[in-house]
Amino acid sequence: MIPTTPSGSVAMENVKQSNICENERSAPTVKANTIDELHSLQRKKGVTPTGSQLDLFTLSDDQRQKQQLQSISASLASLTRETGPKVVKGDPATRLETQRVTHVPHQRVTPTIAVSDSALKFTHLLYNLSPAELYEQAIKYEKGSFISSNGALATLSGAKTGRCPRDKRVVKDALTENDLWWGKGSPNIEMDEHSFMVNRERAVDYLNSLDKVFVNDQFLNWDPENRIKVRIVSARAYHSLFMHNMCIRPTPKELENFGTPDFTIYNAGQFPCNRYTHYMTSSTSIDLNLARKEMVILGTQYAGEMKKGLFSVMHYLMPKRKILSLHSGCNMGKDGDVALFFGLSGTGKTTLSTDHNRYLIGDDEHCWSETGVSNIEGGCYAKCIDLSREREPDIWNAIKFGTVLENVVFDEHFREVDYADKSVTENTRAAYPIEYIPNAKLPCVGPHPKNVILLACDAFGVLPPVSKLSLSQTMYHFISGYTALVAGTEEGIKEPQATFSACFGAAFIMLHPTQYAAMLAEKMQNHGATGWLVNTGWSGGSYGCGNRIKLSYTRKIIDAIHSGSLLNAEYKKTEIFGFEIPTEVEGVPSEILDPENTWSDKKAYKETLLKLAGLFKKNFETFTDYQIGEDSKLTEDILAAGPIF
Ligand SMILES: Nc1ncnc2c1ncn2[C@@H]1O[C@H](COP(=O)(O)OP(=O)(O)O)[C@@H](O)[C@H]1O
Ligand SMILES: C=C(OP(=O)(O)O)C(=O)O
Ligand SMILES: [Ca+2]
Ligand SMILES: [Mn+2]
Repeated sequence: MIPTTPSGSVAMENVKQSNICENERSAPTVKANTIDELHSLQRKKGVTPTGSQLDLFTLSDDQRQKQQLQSISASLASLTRETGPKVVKGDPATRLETQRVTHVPHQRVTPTIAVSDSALKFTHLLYNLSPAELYEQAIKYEKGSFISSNGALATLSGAKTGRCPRDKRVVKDALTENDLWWGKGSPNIEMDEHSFMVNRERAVDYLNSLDKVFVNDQFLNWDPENRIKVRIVSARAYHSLFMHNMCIRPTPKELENFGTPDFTIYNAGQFPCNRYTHYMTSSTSIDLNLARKEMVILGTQYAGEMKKGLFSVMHYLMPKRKILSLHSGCNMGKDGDVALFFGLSGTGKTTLSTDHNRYLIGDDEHCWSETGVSNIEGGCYAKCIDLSREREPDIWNAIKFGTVLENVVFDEHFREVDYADKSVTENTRAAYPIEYIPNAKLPCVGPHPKNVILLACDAFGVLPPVSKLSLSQTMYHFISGYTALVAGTEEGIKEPQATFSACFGAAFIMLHPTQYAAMLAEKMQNHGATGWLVNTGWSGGSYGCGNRIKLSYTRKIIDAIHSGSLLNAEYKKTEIFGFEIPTEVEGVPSEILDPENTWSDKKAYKETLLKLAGLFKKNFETFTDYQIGEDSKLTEDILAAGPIF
């Protein structure tokens, strides 16, 4: 009988003695005596993330590690109980004896002090895991996670496949009562501190009830002087990978010295809020507490909620430092000319800022300071519906290993994504690190913008494909924030729906729109930037009759803006809106430049134009009471820059 090792495998010596072919005999043998040892050889000890390999710690690192664990324990601590769970780093499935337990007694003053059962359990921290590790976590533990044939991680966001602006609440307290924009038109739905704490406790208890939580420590804003440290505590590898891609990724050195975050998100999205909690109107609540520097997410797993939630925070923090936060894409030409692309969702910020001939600074969230522009994020979040390699090659190629693909449909066997399939949602998305775009500008900063492009997807088909704007027209349209999308996928609905969203981002602004508008006007004036309105929507009739303007034409228009050739073109003025429209743009059929030409029914065109002008006027009524800037001059100019009929 051949002796075996305790694990049952054939012992090495005996294999050597057995009669096997020469090749195999001379083949190198592994330097391991057991399968476990072999597996431990497979994973080379790395340098990041801090703390996932605890046996790596040198003594001097020990103290810092302990502090970091304490900081995370404090993040997870319940405020009403003396003790939270014991916190340990690493995956519970591969827990090593050497992994240490930190039990941090809670230090803040609390209403009731009691030990809870959660104090007796472990919560494992999966701290700044790498994409590969997060893939494994997602595939092993999260239903609906798959590797698609392009290498991206396909995930499902659950019942919610878009943001829930009606469930976004902000704590109204002494600090925010006067600072923030409240009331009609404002995105800030109020809640009180107590209800926030109820939801916070709910989220923290939920997270602490789990075996493991994901913690991301990352940065926002590429401007080193105004960088914000954020911590995201979440329950899903999908959320952790999403934020890994979307926020700025710290280097190992930066992570070592991370310290205490400036802002923390508790994402307990799988767990609902309690409808009996005051202010709650559904099972979803996204709660922002500026004083506590915390956000709590309950009842939605849509990852975009975290990204846009932090954007709201920046819309509060940055203006305080005299920095303008912008819901815009941003790119830069070879000569350093920077363009901003403002627009509501679906108008083309991501698509048009991702331009093979220009450097990408960012696709969605920026700051404009005294020194120039900086991206807030470290990644892009592109729509994937009907994505094609031909039309959007850079986005197509960015969908690869590391990218999160949300809610897409793929073929069961080959895992090939069908970008035309809307079975889960029309809002399918890809989140990838910005360096996945070959001509990304790293670090993502640039000089002062030369062109400010306002994008509107006008489903009425009456806005010209491009108009040159005066400064007051730019401000009028910036404050209006117009787009019109088709009503939806429901049959029979032919009428486009106009949306007005102040500063092209009413869902994210925290102060009154006129405050951002005044800053934009001042910056554009100081730096001599030109404003443009580009209609990426319908031409030749409203939705149902006309067609969406070809992306290739829009790109030609944008090229002409960047090159400066459009600035010096020949212009004529339109009636009602008073837009300056060019008579020619290279590569674009001249007849489409004036929308009136493209409508066969001229009467219908005029009626639709007047209808839209009326909607603009009505929307602007809310703003007529506010002064913009130092004196009333700008305010008067802006009011006069709207449609006249
Ligand atoms: N003429 C056009 N200009 C810009 N985008 C267009 C145009 N025609 C179709 N599209 C499509 O519209 C969508 C624009 O969305 P996106 O760039 O993600 O907008 P945003 O980033 O502003 O939310 C993309 O799916 C793009 O392919
Ligand atoms: C993520 C979003 O951005 P956008 O649609 O502008 O790309 C969003 O609005 O939820
Ligand atoms: Ca957006
Ligand atoms: Mn976008």
